[in-house]
Amino acid sequence: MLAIDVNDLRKEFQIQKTREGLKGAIRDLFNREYSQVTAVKDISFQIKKGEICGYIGENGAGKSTTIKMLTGILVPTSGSIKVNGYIPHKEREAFVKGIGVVFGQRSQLWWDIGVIESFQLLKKVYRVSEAEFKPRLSELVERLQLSDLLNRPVRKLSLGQRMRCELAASLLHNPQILFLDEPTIGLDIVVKTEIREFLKSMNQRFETTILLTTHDLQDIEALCSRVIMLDDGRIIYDGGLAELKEKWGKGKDIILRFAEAVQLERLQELTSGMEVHWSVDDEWTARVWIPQNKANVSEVLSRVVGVMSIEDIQITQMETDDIVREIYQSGSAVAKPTYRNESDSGQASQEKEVAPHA
Ligand SMILES: Nc1ncnc2c1ncn2[C@@H]1O[C@H](COP(=O)(O)OP(=O)(O)OP(=O)(O)O)[C@@H](O)[C@H]1O
Repeated sequence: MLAIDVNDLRKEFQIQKTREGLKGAIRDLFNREYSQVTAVKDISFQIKKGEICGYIGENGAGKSTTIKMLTGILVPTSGSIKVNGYIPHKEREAFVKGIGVVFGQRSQLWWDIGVIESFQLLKKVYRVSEAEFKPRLSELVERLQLSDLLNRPVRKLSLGQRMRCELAASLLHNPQILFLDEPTIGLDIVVKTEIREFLKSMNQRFETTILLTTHDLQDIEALCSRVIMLDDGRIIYDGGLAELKEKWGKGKDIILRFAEAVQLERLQELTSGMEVHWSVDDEWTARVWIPQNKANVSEVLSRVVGVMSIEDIQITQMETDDIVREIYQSGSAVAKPTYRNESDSGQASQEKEVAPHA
């Protein structure tokens, strides 16, 4: 069964242009000018029940906008969405009972009241019976180590403590699908690891489907068997993490430390005609990325070694972070989309958002 079914999904934002100065402000009052940003451009993907899928992309790629449409917070411009069989923005009441949402940057808990009181309110919002609520809460309290936090107001919690409470809050009604938007942002490595372990076990025990946006590729490594990669509102990769590494991870990254100061242009000049990519870490250190089948390590080194004196050489295989960076830099796994004439700077959106459990 499909947990999430998205077809030709598109989201355009109308944004109001603001003209400069008093004259501009007055003109704006009478004659508003709008421009358009297309955040999500006709994307399609399907996610099966029980899958954990990473949804990644650079800033502004359209990840949050997609999650907001999938959770019914925003209405799509066109295309279709079915989540758990429901159309999120239309069948809200039935729909929200089956989903949990965590926005790392925004709290669903009430700031000034005790955590447990927020949980009680959410129990009412989701109409969870006492019989279901009690065991569920005690399990979440135990698994996420919340017992000391329950009576504290949310504003007094550290970020890591709050995030553990947010996760519990999103799971109180035992949703089949969990949407996580940057759940580990700003957390230290210990809390990140705890949260990853917790999500993995939830997924294994309850077959909870998880769609996760993150900039932390360790989250992806730890949790996701599949990744969907977005660039400028379009999907540029959808497949297994292993295949992504297989396809793109072939090549070598060499770090060279020179005995003298080095310049990027000089290195590029030495390897001119070769398909390699140089970058400079500091005055004495440079790195070169050599894609497989494009050049080989000894060829690149031989061009440099005879000319410059080198103190140290380190050769590494690509990690997931590097692979993703490489894909972004090269445009995409498929064709690079062309930018339409759209801009969003200094402009106010007309869009209204609905709270997930409103
Ligand atoms: N309410 C809005 N009104 C106007 N434009 C918006 C609105 N929300 C998002 N956008 C624009 O849509 C594009 C995609 O934004 P979105 O927040 O979905 O990206 P993202 O991939 O989540 O980025 P990040 O990693 O920075 O959170 C951006 O150009 C953004 O400025």
